[in-house]
Amino acid sequence: MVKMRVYELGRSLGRSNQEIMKILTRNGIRVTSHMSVLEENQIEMVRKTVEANEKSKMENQKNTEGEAPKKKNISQVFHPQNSRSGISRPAGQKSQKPARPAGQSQDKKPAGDRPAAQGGERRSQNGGNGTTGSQRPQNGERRSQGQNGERRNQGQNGERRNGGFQGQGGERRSQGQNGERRGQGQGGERRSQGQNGERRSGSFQGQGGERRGQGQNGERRSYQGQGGGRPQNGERRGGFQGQDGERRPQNGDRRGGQRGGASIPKAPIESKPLTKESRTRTDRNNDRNRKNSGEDKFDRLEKKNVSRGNNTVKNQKNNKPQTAKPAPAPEKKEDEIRNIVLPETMTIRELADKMKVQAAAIVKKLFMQGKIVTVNHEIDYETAEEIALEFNCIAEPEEKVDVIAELLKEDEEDESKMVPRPPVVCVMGHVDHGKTSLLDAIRHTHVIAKEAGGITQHIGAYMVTINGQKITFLDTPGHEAFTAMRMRGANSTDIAILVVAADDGVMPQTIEAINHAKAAGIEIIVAINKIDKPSANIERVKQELSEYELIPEDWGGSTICVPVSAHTGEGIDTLLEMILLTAEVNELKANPNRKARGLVIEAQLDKGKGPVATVLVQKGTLHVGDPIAAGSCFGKVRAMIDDKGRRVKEAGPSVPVEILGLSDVPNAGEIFVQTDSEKEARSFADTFISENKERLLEETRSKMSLDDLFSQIQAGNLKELNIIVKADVQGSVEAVKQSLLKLSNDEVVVKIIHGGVGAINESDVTLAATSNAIIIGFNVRPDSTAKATAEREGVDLRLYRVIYDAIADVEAAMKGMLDPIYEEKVIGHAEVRQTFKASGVGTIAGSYVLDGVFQRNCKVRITREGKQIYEGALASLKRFKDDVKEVKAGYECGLVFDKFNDLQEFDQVEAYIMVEVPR
Ligand SMILES: Nc1nc2c(ncn2[C@@H]2O[C@H](COP(=O)(O)OP(=O)(O)OP(=O)(O)O)[C@@H](O)[C@H]2O)c(=O)[nH]1
Repeated sequence: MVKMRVYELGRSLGRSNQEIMKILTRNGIRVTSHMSVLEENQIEMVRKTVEANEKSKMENQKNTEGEAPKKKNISQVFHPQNSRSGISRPAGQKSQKPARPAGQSQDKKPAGDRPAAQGGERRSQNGGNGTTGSQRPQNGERRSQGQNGERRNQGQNGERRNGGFQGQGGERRSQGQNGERRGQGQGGERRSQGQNGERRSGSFQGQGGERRGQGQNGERRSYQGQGGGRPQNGERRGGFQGQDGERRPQNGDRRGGQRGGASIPKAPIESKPLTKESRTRTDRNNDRNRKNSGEDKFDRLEKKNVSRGNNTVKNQKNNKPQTAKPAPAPEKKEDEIRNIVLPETMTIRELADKMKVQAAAIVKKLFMQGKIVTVNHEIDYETAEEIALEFNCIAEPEEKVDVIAELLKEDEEDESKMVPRPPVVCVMGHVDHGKTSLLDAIRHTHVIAKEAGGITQHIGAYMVTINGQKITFLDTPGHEAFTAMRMRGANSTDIAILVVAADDGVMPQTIEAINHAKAAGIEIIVAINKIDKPSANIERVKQELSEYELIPEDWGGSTICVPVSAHTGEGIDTLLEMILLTAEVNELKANPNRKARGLVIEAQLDKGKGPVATVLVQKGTLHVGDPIAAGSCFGKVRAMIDDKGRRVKEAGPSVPVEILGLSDVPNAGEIFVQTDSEKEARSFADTFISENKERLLEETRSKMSLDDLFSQIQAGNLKELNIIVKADVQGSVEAVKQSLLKLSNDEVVVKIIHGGVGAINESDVTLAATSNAIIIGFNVRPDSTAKATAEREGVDLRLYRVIYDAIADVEAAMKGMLDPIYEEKVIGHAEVRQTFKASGVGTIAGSYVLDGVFQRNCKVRITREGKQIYEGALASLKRFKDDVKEVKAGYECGLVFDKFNDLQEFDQVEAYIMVEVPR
């Protein structure tokens, strides 16, 4: 029997002494050193143990490889076309290849090591298989080999040998076939890759690794994976790149690997999913880029992405085009700058339509700016212009064609046909400076006696003859409420007589009159009135006038100043002469032989006569029977009455007449025109009505859209006072309207919702009831139905004969609407003289009222040595034991304060109340 020393045995088994000694110890054999001598049975036991260990190692290896094969089986199932190869491979390759891929896959990148290690082993295997390796290219054979488990190794090796890049290529090709099988491909391909990977690993490890990676990772990623591997193998890849590159794209997935082999021929099949191809292209590009920047990390990331699924890739691809598409679109838009025409007001929707964008886009934009609007939100031109700019639109304001102005437009007159005409003069001035008295003196009439309240309330027109020459006077009121009417008067007249009382001088409305006359570009003749009064001071008036650029002639200026007295008649003739002189200088002319045209000075509804209008003919001659149109009214002149109440048949330039025959009451200040026929007059009126409606609608709309107004009303900061004005003549309606509108302030807005001539009727009351308005009747009365309706509906209906009263009442109404203002009012002081404590009550301050009075429920402030220690309500006020309403100065009282008991003697108590302050 052979005996051996431990070290000898170790050497023969290729094991270390220590290992042998361990085995011996484990089996209960005691050895002291490597020089110990072992019996034959002991040697045999060690040998067997070593062999057993070897075997178990090998098995372990096989087992780890064996996991993959299962997958391969599955893959084969998917590849019906490749069934044969599938079957053959499955047997051999599957088990082997899968195993590798599996191993590799896990290690993919790290694979670098493993492959190396494996490669080393395998290579040794390959060595034997080498030849077979070459056969593999012929897939059929391989398959047959593949069936042999060992061959698998060979298969792998074969490939490796090919490492034989060709070998790999061969495999790939076979895979390529598989590629068609793609379905199966996954498994097959992977394997192939896997195989390649490993085999290559020897020489090409890097590549192999990559491929495996690909196989495992999915198609494209797999490429990336390969890419990643390649970087390591850099050069080799170079060698294979061409092939690999192609394959990869084809492979898309793991199949890619297979496809790669078959890639070229099979490409079309693989390319079925066009997107994949495109992706692969992009992937390649990516790969290149990555390679350029040498990114292993990137590859890893990519692999991760791959594992998430192809969708990621798809999405990426999809994203790219998506982002690309939108980009050019806006660019185009940006380039397009459009011009749009916008009205004064419009809704967001209308603006969007004009700009050809979605209304929602504007709403969104404004929302981003913190403005919350809807598509129906009204905006003004300025706002719209700003918004439009943001959408590359340049806005221009809409030019409104004034149809009425066009209608009233006139051609130049032929100078040769014009003849001198009487001057039209208006009388202006401050209140009570004597306008009416002056006119009265001129006309020798007593108009003043007829006026309610002694104030001129509407324009009167009179013609006077002085030395055979005529002058037309318009008596305009001096009160500021009649500003509008005065404007019309100034605009329709040639000369303004500015009445200034010598005893009063230039007053606010005198200045206003001066400004109006200057604005109208008419001559001003100053009548310094009331010179009969002892307090009259003509020089002072002249002095004041000169401050307003009215320098009297005798002061070296050009303004004619005539001292007059309406009472004594002094200076009246001089004034008239001056008027005629000025008219002569101005060469006032008109053509009397043409169709008449002029102004409505005022109009009213007469119970017997119907609508009556006082008109001033400015051009041509108006005859009875002429068809005329004035604003929304039209008709035929039925009769004409002059300023002295006489019926006349015609009226030439500068002649004021009262006309009958109109369809309705025209507005004061309206231009009247004579037409060829009544039909024409009617169509003129119709145009006017429709235009006016439009204008009214627009006005209403724009008012409604005034953000400030609306928001303030909503916030309760602003209240509206709706008023309906009815008066006997149009001029008064205007006057009342103007005065009332001026009462508007920051907190209350006066709104005249309706104004008209005539008695207050049921429709006025109904309107007032529905719009919560009050009705102001000026020199008119409600008819019986209206009165009853007003009572039933609770409508506030007020009647006036003097404008001041109306204004005063409305002012009061407005004050009632205003939120009251409270202010603190100190009512008395007291001093604490003694303090008592009472259970359930607290501290009672026995005090002495120093001044004023202390009232029950008043408020108090308590100060001690100048410092306030309490402010609050007085809880109780007593005289002895009785509660009292008040305690006056000089009396003692008991005070209890609300939740305050820290009282001391000589504390000072101040009592105050909150009172409403009248506005
Ligand atoms: N002493 C004197 N008083 C005059 C003269 N002219 C007018 N008055 C008085 O002044 C007051 C006002 O006269 P009006 O003619 O009503 O004055 P008005 O400018 O027409 O007034 P309104 O119609 O309210 O704008 C009346 O009491 C007149 O009697 C004058 O020449 N001398």
